[in-house]
Amino acid sequence: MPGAVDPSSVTPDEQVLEPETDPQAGPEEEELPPYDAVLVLSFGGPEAPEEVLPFLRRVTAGRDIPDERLEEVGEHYYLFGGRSPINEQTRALRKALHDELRRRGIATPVLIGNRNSDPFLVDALREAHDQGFRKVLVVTTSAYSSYSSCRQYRENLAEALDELREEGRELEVAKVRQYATHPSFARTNIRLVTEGVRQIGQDDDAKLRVVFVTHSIPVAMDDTSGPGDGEGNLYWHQHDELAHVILDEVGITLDRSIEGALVYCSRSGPPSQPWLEPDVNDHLRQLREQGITDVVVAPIGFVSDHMEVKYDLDTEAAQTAEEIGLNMLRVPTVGVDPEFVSGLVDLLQERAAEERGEQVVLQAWPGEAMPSICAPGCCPNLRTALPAACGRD
Ligand SMILES: CC1=C(CCC(=O)O)c2cc3nc(cc4[nH]c(cc5[nH]c(cc1n2)c(C)c5CCC(=O)O)c(CCC(=O)O)c4C)C(CCC(=O)O)=C3C
Ligand SMILES: [Fe+2]
Repeated sequence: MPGAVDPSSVTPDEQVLEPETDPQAGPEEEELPPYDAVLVLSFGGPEAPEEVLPFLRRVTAGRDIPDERLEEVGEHYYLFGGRSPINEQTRALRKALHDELRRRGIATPVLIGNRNSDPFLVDALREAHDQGFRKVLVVTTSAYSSYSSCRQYRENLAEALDELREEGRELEVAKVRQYATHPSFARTNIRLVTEGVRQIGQDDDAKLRVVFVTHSIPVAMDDTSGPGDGEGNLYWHQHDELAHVILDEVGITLDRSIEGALVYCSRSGPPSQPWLEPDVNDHLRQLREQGITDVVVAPIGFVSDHMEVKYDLDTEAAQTAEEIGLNMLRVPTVGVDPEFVSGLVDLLQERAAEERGEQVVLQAWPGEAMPSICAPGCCPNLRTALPAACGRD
């Protein structure tokens, strides 16, 4: 498969900044001015059983997630030997971005910083500063707009920059816009879902459904997602629009008329707090009762096959499907798909051009391009007002 990266070939050591003296680079070698490094900012995850609880405590620090829920989530990780696939996938993405930048003659280094596991964001930025970098361009492993999927990453950036400033290390960071509405994200998902529908081999449209899945969030968080002057519900809206475009395009390509729905996984929080519904398992049961026999499950809410996908879909939802006699095929996430990776590098170049004051046309489909610099108060933290980087507030 062209462009596919074997994650096992990417060692953690690659986090160490390579001196960018590529013997193959020609005299036309370029950089990404004004940025001197790119940083992939990821959620992070445990890689050994003893890392599971510290990871979960870090993720839930200051939130009222009961110990019961932590133990339950811990079990999901122990089922996989205490190891989430996420860091391996982040390393594969780092390598893919690095390679695509090199292919375009750009020698800018690509680093990893995680929110909840080693290499931690603050340490990655400190190392970047110590290597002489002062302007870092960030791309997160999260495509959509909401507090959990955007502002929380920006808060973590602001906190890390503050900590470094106190150490006398001044750094500037910028972030590429949320890319749920970037055409490469849509096109990659369209191709993957089309392939899934082809593969499942159910020719009767009435017996087949596409089930689009994303991470549930509290209804209150969705209600306030998006720029403060907007109508809210941008998290839901971005998914809904993408799901519709995917169904339309699959229909056109395969000359069929297939229906689908947007559903959710990984709900947490107290039962009294409303979260986005329906849950994927409830939805599968409902479909079976309606006479559906085959489902193509498309995790459009996630960019790699991490724990939410491996446990909530490949383990739990797959078990539900089996119990009720529903044939289920799970579509891959965009991962290191060359079309997706190429789109991310377009976004890096777009952000740099924008910063240089060049005229840039922000490609968007479906829907509108999110701004590179977030609006004041967008996607608010519902509990406390913390400083956030890369925004106007
Ligand atoms: C929107 C969204 C994304 C998608 C965007 C993005 O990718 O950022 C996402 C991704 C992820 N969420 C992850 C893990 C967890 N999320 C939790 C908790 C929560 N997520 C929330 C939302 C999201 N989460 C929310 C509103 C909560 C509750 C409140 C809170 O605590 O903020 C908890 C605590 C325990 C629990 O209650 O489940 C854990 C362990 C991992 C790592 C997976 C791995 O290890 O492979 C990943 C990629
Ligand atoms: Fe989460």
